[in-house]
Amino acid sequence: MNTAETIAEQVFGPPDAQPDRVFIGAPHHDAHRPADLTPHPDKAISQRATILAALADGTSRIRGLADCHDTRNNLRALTRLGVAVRPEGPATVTITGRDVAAFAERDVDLDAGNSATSSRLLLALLAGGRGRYTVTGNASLRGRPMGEVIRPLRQLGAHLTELEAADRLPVRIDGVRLHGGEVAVQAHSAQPVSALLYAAVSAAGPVIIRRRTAARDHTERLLRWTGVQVEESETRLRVLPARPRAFDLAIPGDPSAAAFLAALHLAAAPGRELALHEVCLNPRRTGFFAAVAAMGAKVDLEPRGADGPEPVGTVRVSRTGRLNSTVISGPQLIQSAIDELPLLAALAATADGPVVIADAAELRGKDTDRIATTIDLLTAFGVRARANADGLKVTPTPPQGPPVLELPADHRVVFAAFVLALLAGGGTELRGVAAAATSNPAALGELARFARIEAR
Ligand SMILES: O=C(O)C1=C[C@@H](OP(=O)(O)O)[C@@H](O)[C@H](O)C1
Ligand SMILES: C=C(OP(=O)(O)O)C(=O)O
Repeated sequence: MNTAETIAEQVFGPPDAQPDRVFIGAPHHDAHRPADLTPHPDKAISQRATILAALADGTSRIRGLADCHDTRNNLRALTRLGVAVRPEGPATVTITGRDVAAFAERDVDLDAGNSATSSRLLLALLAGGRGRYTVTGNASLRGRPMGEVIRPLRQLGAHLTELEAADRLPVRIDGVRLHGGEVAVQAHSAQPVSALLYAAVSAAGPVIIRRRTAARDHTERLLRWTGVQVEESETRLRVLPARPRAFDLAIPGDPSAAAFLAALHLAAAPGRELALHEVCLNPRRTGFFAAVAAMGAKVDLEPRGADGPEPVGTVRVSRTGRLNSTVISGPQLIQSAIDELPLLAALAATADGPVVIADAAELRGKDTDRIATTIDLLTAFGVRARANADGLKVTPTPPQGPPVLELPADHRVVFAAFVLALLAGGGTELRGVAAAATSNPAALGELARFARIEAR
């Protein structure tokens, strides 16, 4: 029997035992570093596809799901809602959808763990259900803003009650059929828009969502691909409620995980090329590659076709000289590199002049205040960095690692720490690296392809 407690283990096996403390030693010689890699599967698409399948008309199959804490929690949540999730080989599931009105009608408490994406999508999906649900998360997630999802959902008729503080989890949902209408999202973020799209499919009439920035559009693509009409312009989406068709989807490689590998490569190997295969090339996710190209790296994106609604292909990266000074700004570029900004700040340490990241105030509302934690990280490596109101400025300084460094509980900052440790030539014990498993438990093994590492 698939209970919520065991479903993730049935799909992925037990979580790999991850060391939390690791000593980063000397980088490997050029010839011993990889020339080809395939990054971990995409977390954002894994989460969206499993939630979409839970709603779809029929049984969907999703292959190659991202095995990480966030998707494990997502599968648990769906199982608790009475959705039939069945393991079908490694990281592959079938999910039999049901009308949202037929989701568990008894009280169900859902814990999204660390994932704002899961919590926001589930809030919106269940707002249009018929049961009574509570959505919560870990301490970090309970501190993150939910108002951009709660406010427009209320405008569509949702009955939501914040149980502790305004605009924060935990939130109780008393499901009701949502009416159609027009709502606006003020943040540049993709998540409220995606969340509202899940609410729209079961609403009583068309839903129009006004937005500020065309950020990642995985949900829009998945909905259209499964037969739901979504009209889109730069600032507006219009959805006609309809039940999505069941689907068969292979999850493409995560551009964020590809960016991590590319950052390790750029930190380590002048001249040589690294090819990253089967990467999602959605242009709203590839801002890291645009930014390092603007800094003088050689980057080629080679599409090979599509996995379902997403373009997929190979990314080739190399560099011949130092990276250039640059300004990384503008809502569109920032959104398409939002999770890679700490990696870019780490690479900036060896640029030939200052690197400024602007228009990125939303970094303050991530797993940690990523402007503050990225600056603390750079400072710990002796790199000059200071915060601006909406970003940061890095003044290149050769990184020098401290003997021991305690990292914040934030996977994106852990990945940036790996890059800095490599740039520093090793010699640092990093503590708190297990947080990598939020999105990519393979990251430590990937780092070991570039430098000697020892669990402590
Ligand atoms: O929609 C998503 O799947 C995500 C959107 C981004 O958040 P914002 O939309 O809040 O910028 C990103 O930081 C997060 O990792 C995943
Ligand atoms: C912030 C992230 O995800 P979420 O917002 O889903 O917690 C992330 O993966 O960096």
